Amino acid sequence: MVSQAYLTCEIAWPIVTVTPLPLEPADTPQPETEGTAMQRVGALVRDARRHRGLTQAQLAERLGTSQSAVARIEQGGQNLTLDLLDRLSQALDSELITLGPAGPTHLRVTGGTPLQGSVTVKSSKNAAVALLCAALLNRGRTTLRNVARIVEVERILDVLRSIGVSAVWNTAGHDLTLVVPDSLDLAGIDADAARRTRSIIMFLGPLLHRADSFRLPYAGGCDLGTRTVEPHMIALRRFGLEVEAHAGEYRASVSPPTTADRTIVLTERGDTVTENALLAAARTDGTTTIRNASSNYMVQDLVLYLQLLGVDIEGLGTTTLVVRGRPVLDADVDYTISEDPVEAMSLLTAGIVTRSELTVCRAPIEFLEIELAVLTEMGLRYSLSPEYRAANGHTRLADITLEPSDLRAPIDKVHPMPFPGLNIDHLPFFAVIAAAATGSTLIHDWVYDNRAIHLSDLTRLGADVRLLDPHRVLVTGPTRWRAAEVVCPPALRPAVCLLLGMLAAKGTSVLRNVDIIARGYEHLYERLVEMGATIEVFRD
Ligand SMILES: CC(=O)N[C@H]1[C@@H](OP(=O)(O)OP(=O)(O)OC[C@H]2O[C@@H](n3ccc(=O)[nH]c3=O)[C@H](O)[C@@H]2O)O[C@H](CO)[C@@H](O)[C@@H]1O
Ligand SMILES: C=C(OP(=O)(O)O)C(=O)O
Repeated sequence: MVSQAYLTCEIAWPIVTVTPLPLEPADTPQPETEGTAMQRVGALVRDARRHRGLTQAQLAERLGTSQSAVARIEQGGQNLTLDLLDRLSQALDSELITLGPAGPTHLRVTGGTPLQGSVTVKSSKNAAVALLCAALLNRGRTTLRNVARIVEVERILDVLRSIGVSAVWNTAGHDLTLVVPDSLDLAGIDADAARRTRSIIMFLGPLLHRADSFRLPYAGGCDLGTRTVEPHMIALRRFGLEVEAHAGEYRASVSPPTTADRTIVLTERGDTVTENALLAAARTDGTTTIRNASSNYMVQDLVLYLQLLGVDIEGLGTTTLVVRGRPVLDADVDYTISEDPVEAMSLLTAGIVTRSELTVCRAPIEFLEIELAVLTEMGLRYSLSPEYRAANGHTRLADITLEPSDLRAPIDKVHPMPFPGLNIDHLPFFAVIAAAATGSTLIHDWVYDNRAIHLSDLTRLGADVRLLDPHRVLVTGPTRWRAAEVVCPPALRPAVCLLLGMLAAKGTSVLRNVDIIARGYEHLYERLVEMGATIEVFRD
């Protein structure tokens, strides 16, 4: 029987660690643990396939092979190459087999050398999670293209699958097809996956159309201090949703909205609260006007998707959205998620602090304009390609080529504002850039209670970062970066900032417990290595 401990199979190569599958109910057949190594791996493939509810023929289709080949694999009669194991893991949406021992991942970074060449920005985490939640509205088939393969996406997928949604990656692994069943198994929700992401809060908007009462685990996420969910509750009350928070879960009850039309003034111009209001409005009869709406990139992606579904929405890119809802949304739609501004900002920062000549391709320029204006004032030299559109036909993209530049501190403080201001998720990167600039930069994070604190870890790499209070840091440069061993803070962007500081520091640094980075970045280390960075991934 499979235990929650890791199983180790000795087969043709050094050590293969098999990730445990969730425990099966007592009456389901348990995997073989005896027999040859190939039979044991075959049994694991079979159990993972059954766990995903796939037939051998369906798995074969995902692998691009025959049903008899799958049968052979499961019986242990097929020699498995690493490539085939990788494809099996992708087809089964579970990292079935990984090389090397399990445990937290660390990086050994040898820095101090410029990067070179070009790198292409991937699609955004924040749009992906919103669109995955939005797919719950659709009776038809939703295909999301260019989805980033990141842990945050996998967490939402685990939750969706646990309530009965079918979510299948194509063989290349970046397009995802979702089909929502007529009835959802809300009692079977994967509470563990749900609690690890804040985005679960965006289930409220779609689910109020699906059940009169339901429960959701509390939303989690990075440790950035308290993040209120009250604006979500205030907005969704207008659609008849009442939520009581009790014993680690939200208990929701739904009654029909009392008016045909409604105007909702959001108390905060938050991204996910705007998305939740849109998700609720999309299938609510009548007209919903959302004022003080976020017009940020993930909201724009969501509006474009909902428009494809047939929802009439005015005001894309503005702070007033007018939604004429349709109680039934039933369309087979394909939507390509747009490029991630935060990834682009991370890659630009990598180039800036390593004084590199580097091109960041497919940067969503509209969501980087203030950032580039501030960087220009700081002395950054760069050139832009002519603009072009993302695959969604809307988002403006450009390739940004950096030149090695001597930076100076900006005269004014750097602070975020809702879009079209400087993105709060870009603020941590300004701390690393300010450390490379001459002079003192005041960085004011009024948004998060706890994120600026994590930036003081940059002092370990030689930066002069003074925490004036929990919201303000004073960074004085230029820094003589030095290599160091640092443990990742429990926050995604500050963790990446440490990695970027290490790329700037001569010598070999160690960044410990980097698993949090996989929550929002796909193949970040491999891509940096392709640009000339020296990064080795290791485990204890
Ligand atoms: C999945 C997703 O899309 N996550 C993004 C989203 O999270 P999300 O929409 O969840 O952001 P929050 O609701 O946590 O807002 C961030 C913080 O800002 C405060 N606040 C926000 C807006 C406002 O007008 N006034 C105000 O005070 C909130 O109280 C909170 O403390 O938006 C954040 C702010 O852009 C980004 O950092 C997150 O990456
Ligand atoms: C704060 C972030 O995201 P989330 O809302 O998923 O915690 C982020 O992307 O930096």
